[in-house]
Amino acid sequence: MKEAKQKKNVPVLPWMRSPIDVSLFEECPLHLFPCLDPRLEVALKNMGFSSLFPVQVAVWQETVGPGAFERDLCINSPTGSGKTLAYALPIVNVLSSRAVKCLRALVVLPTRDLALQVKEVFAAIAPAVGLSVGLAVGQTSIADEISELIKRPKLEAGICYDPEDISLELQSSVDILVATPGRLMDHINTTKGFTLKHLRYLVVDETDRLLREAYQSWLPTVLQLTRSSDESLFPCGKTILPSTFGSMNTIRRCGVERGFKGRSYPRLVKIVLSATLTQDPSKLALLDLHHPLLLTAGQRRYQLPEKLKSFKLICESKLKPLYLVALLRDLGGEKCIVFTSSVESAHRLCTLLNFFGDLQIKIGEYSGLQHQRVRSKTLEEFRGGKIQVLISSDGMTRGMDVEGVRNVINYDVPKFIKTYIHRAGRTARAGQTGRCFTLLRKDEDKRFKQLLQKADSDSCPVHSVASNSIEALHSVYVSALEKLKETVVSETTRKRKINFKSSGADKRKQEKHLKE
Ligand SMILES: Nc1ncnc2c1ncn2[C@@H]1O[C@H](COP(=O)(O)OP(=O)(O)OP(=O)(O)O)[C@@H](O)[C@H]1O
Repeated sequence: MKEAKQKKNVPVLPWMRSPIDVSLFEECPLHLFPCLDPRLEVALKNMGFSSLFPVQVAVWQETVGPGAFERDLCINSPTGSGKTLAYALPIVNVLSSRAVKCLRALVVLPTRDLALQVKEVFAAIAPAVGLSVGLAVGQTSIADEISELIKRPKLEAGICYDPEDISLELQSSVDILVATPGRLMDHINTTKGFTLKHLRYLVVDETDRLLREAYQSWLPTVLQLTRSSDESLFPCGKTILPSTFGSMNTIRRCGVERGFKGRSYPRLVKIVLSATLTQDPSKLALLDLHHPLLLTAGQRRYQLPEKLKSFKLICESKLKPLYLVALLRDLGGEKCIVFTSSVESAHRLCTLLNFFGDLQIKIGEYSGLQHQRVRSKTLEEFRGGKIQVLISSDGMTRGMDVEGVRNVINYDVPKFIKTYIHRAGRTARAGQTGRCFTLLRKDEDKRFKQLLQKADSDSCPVHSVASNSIEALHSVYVSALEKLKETVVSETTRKRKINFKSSGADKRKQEKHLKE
């Protein structure tokens, strides 16, 4: 209680008190958009976009427009409002005139699936202006990733080269890199030729999530590597003189311009975003923002998508699976994501539902318990419509953008408003309508109301399911529960065996090691 009070009293940083209100901007048709490279206009049309969303217009103003990337941007805009293109478009537009290929923009995301999603957006526009986009997420082996990211010089046969010179001439194959923190650190620490010294743009997407976890200190490392050093202020002969192959340096000089206060220039421009951006000064300080500007939609800190409708279903705990099945039947196979409070309950619920027999809905599990390969396959099938219902834990779903998700169901009530926002935000995206249903016990209702009020949402009518459809499901439920129990027992035994075998192997290894 005391801690909660203290949190409320954390002062809001002065620059956060006068944000730019994104909701005052209007959608802008592509042909009226100022300074947009015509090749990008074509690429956007090929994506099926005819205009740009308010947040995209507002960010453009502060980047390519009059703002000219002079300030770092903190963007707090609702889920599904188009934040990805809001940063991808200006970065690609501005880099379209670059002469030499090197890594100039880095986008960091907390999960692999999210990084893949963002890479797709860049890949849809960047090639139109001759830019390449890379991915560093650990989806393939590090060797494969390196060969995608780093270009080796073509060496002439018969000539003896100094290995030092060759390593200097390894070049980036990509202009823009989308990465998860772990793999990014692997490349920083071990990949020859991987350098951030030409980096001009750093995007930290899902900022609050990325700042919550240190992920091998990726942020201080990136900031350190892109900061001006004495060497770049007074470059020594080695860096001034081009090597045999003509190496290139981005020299960050200390700026004397107003507001730069001795910071290096050209500086690293930062864009940080979330639908629930943190206001915590100590967290924001980690980003070392330059003259930051906040862009936010409206006056409220937390916002739900405009066309989202929230509903609640009040039922006893033990009847929750029956209410869920009845609801899924009512939704008639529409694409839907069901959220549980943990990876274990997602697994159990998915197993149970699949024992219900003739639901005529394909249900898939999507959680951190699974191997990445399995998870990616499930997501692909969900995108393609092969699976209609995804049972998911929270960890993996931030930012996930799947077309046609009409409904979100909170099987377990979210504890925090941020969780509600990110879960509900998987529907009602890009101006579409969507519904979020929450299953509640009676005694949870009051807390849930208070939770929704934090997003200024008072409207959450009760959605009822026919009591006869609940009764009709009873006998199937009992047998499904029996099968679930058997499955849980056999899974636990299997796990124990695997653990026993692996600990035995570890012991044998240790003994062998001691003998040696
Ligand atoms: N100008 C546009 N016209 C039409 N659709 C768009 C436009 N910009 C983005 N979209 C679509 O809107 C959807 C949401 O975009 P995006 O994933 O960038 O949202 P977001 O604000 O990052 O959401 P979240 O906070 O959940 O990550 C995507 O399907 C995207 O293709």
